Amino acid sequence: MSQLKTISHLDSVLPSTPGKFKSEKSPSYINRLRFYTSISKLTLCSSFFLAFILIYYLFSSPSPSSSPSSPSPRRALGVSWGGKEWERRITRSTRKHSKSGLTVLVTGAAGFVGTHVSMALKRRGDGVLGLDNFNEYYDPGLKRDRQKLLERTGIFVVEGDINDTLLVSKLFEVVPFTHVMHLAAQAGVRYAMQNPGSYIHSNIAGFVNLLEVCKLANPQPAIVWASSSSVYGLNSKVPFSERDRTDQPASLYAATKKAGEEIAHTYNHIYGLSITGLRFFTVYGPWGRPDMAYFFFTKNILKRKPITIFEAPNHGTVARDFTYIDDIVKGCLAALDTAKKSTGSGGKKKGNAQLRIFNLGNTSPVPVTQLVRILEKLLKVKAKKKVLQMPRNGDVKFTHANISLAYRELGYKPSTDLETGLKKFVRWYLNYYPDAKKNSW
Ligand SMILES: O=C(O)[C@H]1O[C@H](OP(=O)(O)OP(=O)(O)OC[C@H]2O[C@@H](n3ccc(=O)[nH]c3=O)[C@H](O)[C@@H]2O)[C@H](O)[C@@H](O)[C@@H]1O
Repeated sequence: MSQLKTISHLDSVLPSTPGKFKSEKSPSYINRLRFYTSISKLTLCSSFFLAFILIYYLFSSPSPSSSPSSPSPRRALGVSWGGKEWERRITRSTRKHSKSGLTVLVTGAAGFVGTHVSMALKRRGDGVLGLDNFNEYYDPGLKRDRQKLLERTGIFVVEGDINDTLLVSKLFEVVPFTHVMHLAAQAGVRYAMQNPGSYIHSNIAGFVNLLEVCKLANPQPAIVWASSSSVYGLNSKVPFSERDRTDQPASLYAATKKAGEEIAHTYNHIYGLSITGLRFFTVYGPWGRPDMAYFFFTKNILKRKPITIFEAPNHGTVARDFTYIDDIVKGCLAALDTAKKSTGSGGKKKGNAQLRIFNLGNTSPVPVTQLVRILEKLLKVKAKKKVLQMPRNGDVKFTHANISLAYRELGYKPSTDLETGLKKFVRWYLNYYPDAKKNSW
């Protein structure tokens, strides 16, 4: 029926094309007729093909109207989830081992910070469920190894995307999470110029989707999420305090994190969600991210490959307030522990809710040249250095956190200096990549 419609539709449309087919009895009429007959055949085939794709899509992905409580596994965004065993694993993973424990959904659990935070929560007796889409921004093998680590600790990591409304709603249907530690994001400052869409997808659309599900949950969870020091952008007042301006982002990444902070305000204001944003300052350590400078400098120094060190105009120093992962984990846990309950339920606000933002930095910026000197010492290899003026691709010259607010409210007190932290990172790196060791000594 629909094919017939398509053909008749095509017939009625084609002859009306302006400037053509005025005289149907012209000598080329027969050729045109053959031409249109073959177009009709082509259209018929295309219609079959489209109908096939549509049927396949309808039967292979969950439809928004179907019940999310179906016990059979579903497929969405190329990943299957659901079913009794899947739900059992979720329940087991979120079982608390202390009465006062939290029940936390950790998004981005197979990421660097996500893995460390999930383990710390589980170790102290909280119920933890991970969610991660295992994307290929950097080596997914590393993410899978982190997942194994989590599984050994009793944490199940659900494979899926924060943009998948049905999946995230389903998780809340299975478990009444008291807290969400939202760490899933498209990270990296410079990559935003290559793939801007992925920042919008994860940091904006994904965040909104998660908040939409949280707002409807009953009870609503309290949310702690990762913002970034990059929101300070071109701000030149140091150290950066939470009250300083953040309206001059230098990268799309920073702009999406800043947008996240504004979006958090909206959901807090309208729906009574308790939301705490944490501005992380260049977090480093074991199981870190291979796209970060300390990580790929280590790799390249060991391989005797050149590394590029950026400098500011007029040979100015580029520096970062590098913050060790264990300090960040303490800050995250303290933020979860001090988060007040959301006030709304089922999408309705019942009163004002907590809205906070904290710097989590180290308060001692170190020049990138010094980072390289420490790595050379630890790796016992001289780096092949190329010094280049910092390209205009989103980088800022320096970051420096004022952490007095986090100290006051969270008891946050970083205690690892860069050399101590890098020593732990290098030990892990050489252990994780044993072949790198062969080149080094
Ligand atoms: O704190 C933050 O908000 C951000 O920290 C890092 O961003 P960034 O500080 O730029 O970290 P790296 O990419 O590891 O760069 C560290 C330093 O090395 C420098 N660098 C980087 C790359 C390079 O080839 N050479 C070089 O000198 C950069 O200019 C920067 O000063 C993370 O990548 C972001 O995801 C995070 O949000």
